[in-house]
Amino acid sequence: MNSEIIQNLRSDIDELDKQLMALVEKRAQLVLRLSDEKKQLGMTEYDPTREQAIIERLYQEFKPTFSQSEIEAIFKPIFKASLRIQQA
Ligand SMILES: C=C(O[C@@H]1C=C(C(=O)O)C=C[C@H]1O)C(=O)O
Repeated sequence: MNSEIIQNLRSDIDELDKQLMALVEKRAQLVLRLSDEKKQLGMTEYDPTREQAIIERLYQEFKPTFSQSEIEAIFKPIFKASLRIQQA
């Protein structure tokens, strides 16, 4: 039945969303560890060159599916949240 398919697909999407957030959280923990190392070396937390390189690399890998501006729209808030956590 169609509504059952919709329910199952939504359930799969909900599970993937949860996994995505768990990965974003795991990423933030790595950024936090990196931030500690950077502080010890006297490096600044914000590194726009590195952020741009990440977006460019992901764009090269996923460009059949996502535009560069879509990848930016996904990742810039992740970078911003990472910096907030670093500065907390
Ligand atoms: C993690 C770093 O620090 C900051 C956070 C980044 C991120 O979330 O990927 C990237 C660059 C920096 O603004 C880094 O320098 O690699």
